[in-house]
Amino acid sequence: MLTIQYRDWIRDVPDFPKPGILFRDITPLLGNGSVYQQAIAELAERVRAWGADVIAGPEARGYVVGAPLAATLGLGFVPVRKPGKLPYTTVSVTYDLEYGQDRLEIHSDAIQKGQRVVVADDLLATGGTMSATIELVRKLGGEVVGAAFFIELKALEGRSRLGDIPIHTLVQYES
Ligand SMILES: O=P(O)(O)OC[C@H]1O[C@H](OP(=O)(O)OP(=O)(O)O)[C@H](O)[C@@H]1O
Ligand SMILES: Nc1ncnc2[nH]cnc12
Repeated sequence: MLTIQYRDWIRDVPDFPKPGILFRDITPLLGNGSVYQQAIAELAERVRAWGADVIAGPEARGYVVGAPLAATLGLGFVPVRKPGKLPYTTVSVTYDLEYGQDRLEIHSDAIQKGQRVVVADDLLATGGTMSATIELVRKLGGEVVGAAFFIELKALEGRSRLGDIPIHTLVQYES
């Protein structure tokens, strides 16, 4: 594999979606087939050792990491969605964001008791989205065995909200 500096494929957008937020935009990375492919392959190789049965990820950017990760590993993918989007019976939780508050839902039959679940998203900031995703998985009886991200914003200390769950990230920013 070529060494790719993933950071070169992430664009910084100041003051989006609110003044004071430095948005880490992954669309340049997603837009380049070989960079995207390698990012998923690298993350998949690290995640493989966790021996997951299924991958779960939150809407929307969690899908562009979680779904290809699941397909690469030959696993199913469970979508975690914003309210009112899932058609079957759901379980839900409310959570805080770096820039607001929201609610997430999962299908009540999406995970079987005792299944080993890896949770995936594009970015770990405050950890609010991922801790809500983890709470949903646990409500269904799943065991969260790891969390995978393209990006970690270390200053926001999202790791501390994930307890002792092992974490893999491709790119870490200090702030
Ligand atoms: O660690 P946190 O502070 O929770 O922030 C990280 C979350 O924020 C973003 O999603 P967003 O809610 O902006 O939704 P989107 O994926 O639909 O853009 C990002 O994709 C993560 O899911
Ligand atoms: N700074 C940031 N950049 C991109 N996505 C985010 N989600 C939460 N904080 C973010």
